[in-house]
Amino acid sequence: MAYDSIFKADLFAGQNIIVTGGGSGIGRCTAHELAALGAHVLLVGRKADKLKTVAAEIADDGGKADWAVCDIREEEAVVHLVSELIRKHGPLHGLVNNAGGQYPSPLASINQKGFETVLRTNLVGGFLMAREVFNQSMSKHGGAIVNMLADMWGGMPGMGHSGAARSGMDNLTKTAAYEWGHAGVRVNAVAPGWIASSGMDTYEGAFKAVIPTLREHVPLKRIGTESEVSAAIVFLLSPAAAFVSGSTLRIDGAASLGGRAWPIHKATNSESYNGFHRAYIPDVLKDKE
Ligand SMILES: CCCCCCC/C=C/C(=O)SCCNC(=O)CCNC(=O)[C@H](O)C(C)(C)COP(=O)(O)OP(=O)(O)OC[C@H]1O[C@@H](n2cnc3c(N)ncnc32)[C@H](O)[C@@H]1OP(=O)(O)O
Ligand SMILES: NC(=O)C1=CN([C@@H]2O[C@H](COP(=O)(O)OP(=O)(O)OC[C@H]3O[C@@H](n4cnc5c(N)ncnc54)[C@H](OP(=O)(O)O)[C@@H]3O)[C@@H](O)[C@H]2O)C=CC1
Repeated sequence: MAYDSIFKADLFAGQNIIVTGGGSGIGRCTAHELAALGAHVLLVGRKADKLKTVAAEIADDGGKADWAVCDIREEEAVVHLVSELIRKHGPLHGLVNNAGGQYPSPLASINQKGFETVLRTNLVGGFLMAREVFNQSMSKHGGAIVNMLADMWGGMPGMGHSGAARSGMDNLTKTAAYEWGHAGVRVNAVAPGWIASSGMDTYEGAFKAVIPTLREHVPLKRIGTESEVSAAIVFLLSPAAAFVSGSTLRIDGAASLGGRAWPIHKATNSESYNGFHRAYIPDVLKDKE
């Protein structure tokens, strides 16, 4: 009997899939992948020009994409966005909760506004999007959600606000998978490590300085690509992952396994990495090095 693989060009045909942050980086790459596999991609972000450009790129490639502006941190805006997308395009089958970001800073220097901005961007916004997509559409016919985390489990100097938000999103992923499984809704997450992306290019200071040396600290000896993250997102949305829910998939070249080995890195590895580490730890610890 011939083997019938599920990986076909029309894998997502007939599906409406939202990609937040679809105007750049990993979101843009994921939108292209999904459209190439037959999805009707709905791009969401704050900047219309970026979204419009990606929708046009997808159309040029023969794919189907529409876009809508929304700040995912604003509850009313998210409720309205989701109801408008359903009114215009019909039921929602997938959500890639990718929008996010942060600014590197030692914890001691983060003020309340900055902390809340990063939490609202990476946790509250993702919650609002998932809740509305579930309540307004997926609760009736099932679907799949993929949340974007970041590989900061061991704690990460300079990323305290973001790490707190991503850990919250990790837990929310599991609870949503539990609560929404009865409706045929799967909820998973991806946790990328160091990925060369347009977002990474925006960083300054010690974080920027360390980027060229990062590969030394990844067991696979390189940083990842946007398409390597997109591939994992596509897998989690697809029928190949039909029995996968409540999982977080790390895409980091095994970098997170080095968490406990940072003192060894410090003793043996590059000056720039040590400089980065020192830039984000309190002075009191520097004295004890
Ligand atoms: C081994 C594995 C390791 C894993 C590593 C993972 C590494 C992760 C990499 C990435 O995620 S890269 C791609 C993500 N993209 C970005 O981060 C984009 C750049 N960041 C931003 O645009 C912002 O930080 C934001 C929070 C995502 C968006 O901010 P928004 O535009 O809404 O806020 P603002 O109005 O600019 O600021 C509000 C408030 O927030 C504080 N703040 C924001 N930026 C800074 C900053 N650069 N420095 C200090 N404080 C900042 C500040 O309190 C702002 O208030 P005001 O001062 O403006 O009143
Ligand atoms: N690159 C990396 O190494 C890693 C990245 N990540 C995460 O992956 C995701 C994608 O990052 P990447 O592609 O690298 O970076 P980008 O900065 O290119 O992408 C972030 C996207 O999020 C959108 N966005 C940010 N805030 C909001 C908001 N409040 N409402 C709606 N959209 C918003 C931005 O669109 P707009 O400007 O239109 O608002 C932008 O398109 C982020 O969550 C990032 O933190 C995680 C681990 C590692």
